[in-house]
Amino acid sequence: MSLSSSRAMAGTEAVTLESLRKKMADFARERDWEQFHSPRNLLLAMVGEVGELSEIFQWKGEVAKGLPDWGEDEKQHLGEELSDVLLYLVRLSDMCGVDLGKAALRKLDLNAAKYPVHLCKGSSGKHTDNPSDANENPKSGGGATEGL
Ligand SMILES: Nc1ccn([C@H]2C[C@H](O)[C@@H](COP(=O)(O)OP(=O)(O)OP(=O)(O)O)O2)c(=O)n1
Repeated sequence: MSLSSSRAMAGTEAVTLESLRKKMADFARERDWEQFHSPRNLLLAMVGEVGELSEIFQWKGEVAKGLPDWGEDEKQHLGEELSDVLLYLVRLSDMCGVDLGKAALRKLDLNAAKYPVHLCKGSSGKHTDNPSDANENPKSGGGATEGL
């Protein structure tokens, strides 16, 4: 048995976006489901799964981080719905020709530039509330530093 397949069986295989992308591609090809995995179908499927994910939290009110009061079954169900959203997102990105990992890293950089720590620390305001964005949103009162 190869090292990678024994790792996979032991559940210690590194999970990367690329490994998920490949597994979803295999999953679709083996079932002749590529015909159904159009961008629009995948987007709608993903939104449906977001709905299923939301149902888990529906009517519960705010829940503590780490979900200390949830049972194992509930947490497992949550993991399944989170995974459905992720898997459809990965497949959608692939079918749109977007390198999701690269795009996400670039977006993180954009976010960091838009929300500089010195302006945003401890504040959850939109970037348009930042003093440096005043020209974009001249009527906005306050700022990211408001309340500090
Ligand atoms: N045409 C399809 C159908 C399913 N899947 C995969 C991706 C999701 O991870 C999962 C979704 O399966 P279901 O549509 O059966 O949804 P659930 O697993 O949420 O089941 P249910 O809706 O019965 O709760 O299967 C897929 O790739 N392409």
